[in-house]
Amino acid sequence: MTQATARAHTNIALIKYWGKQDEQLKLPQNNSLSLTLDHFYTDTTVIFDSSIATDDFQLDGQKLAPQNAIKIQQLIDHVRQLSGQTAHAQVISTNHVPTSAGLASSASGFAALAAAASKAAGLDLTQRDLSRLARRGSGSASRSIFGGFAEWQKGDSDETSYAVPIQETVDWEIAMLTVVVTAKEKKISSSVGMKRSVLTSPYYSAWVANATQDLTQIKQAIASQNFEQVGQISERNAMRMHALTLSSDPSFTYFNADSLKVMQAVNQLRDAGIPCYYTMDAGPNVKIICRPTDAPKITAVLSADFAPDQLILAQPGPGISYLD
Ligand SMILES: O=C(O)C[C@@](O)(CF)CCOP(=O)(O)OP(=O)(O)O
Repeated sequence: MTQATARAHTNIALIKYWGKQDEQLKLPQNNSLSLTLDHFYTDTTVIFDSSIATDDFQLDGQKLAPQNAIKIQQLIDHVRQLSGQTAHAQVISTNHVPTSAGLASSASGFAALAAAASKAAGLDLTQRDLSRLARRGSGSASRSIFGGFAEWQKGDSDETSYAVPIQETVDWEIAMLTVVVTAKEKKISSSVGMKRSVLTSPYYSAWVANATQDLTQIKQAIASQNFEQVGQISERNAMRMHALTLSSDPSFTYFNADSLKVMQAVNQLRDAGIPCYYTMDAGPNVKIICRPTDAPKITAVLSADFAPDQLILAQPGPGISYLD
């Protein structure tokens, strides 16, 4: 019996991944860039044990039904193929996200799984190969191997599509205040949503061209620690991603009334001289990019409409680590 435990933190994309060039290998259409956060993480233990009769997957204390574990099964099978390990696996994952958060991220989950499974199987993967393996679970998981700012280079094959660190130790003032407007599961998953956008939005090719420019600009802004530039580019890029959902056929959006309320509040705060910007992913929760020192003022304004446990401040977080 061999086992390993890994911890991976979730990441929020500032330049979004929204569309694949290859569904099966999860190769994206454009490079993306994210910030790994300290507050939300997943701990995963993988045990390869020849005495167990089948693979067994548990998430937050609940046994996962096979139909909900297809991607986990595929990743474990791939690790067995890579390592020659033949024993069945027990996977025990715990998402450390605020209970009501609805932020249980596939990014931290599949990054932790890739790290724990490969180590338990006796593989000693480079960070690049770990990122490639995590990408097979969920594209955004490829970025959670690294702390701070990371860029997922799209590549054009399994071997060339992986994340690289841009600035693993972020020693300048940037934070993310997540406004949890709901913890309900989203109806349209990011996988399904992005596929519809690629196939039906008339703006998709413009998205790829613009996101590529955004990425070049944001890397310069990060290098010069230009907070306002990072915020402006992130907000612009996120809204262009959500324009793809609205312009898909049939149209769909992840915004709800509370999302728009938060976005309005951010605009008012900015007009009042507080530099803050919003980004959103495949759900209605809003992430506000702000300076840590401004978070109390922003929280005070939002507390008129949201309870304290819906307002979660996170700072830049670390990359993958092993707990045993
Ligand atoms: O994180 C980002 O770049 C932007 C998003 O979060 C949505 F806004 C996409 C995440 O997609 P993911 O769940 O990784 O899709 P998969 O590869 O189909 O599993």
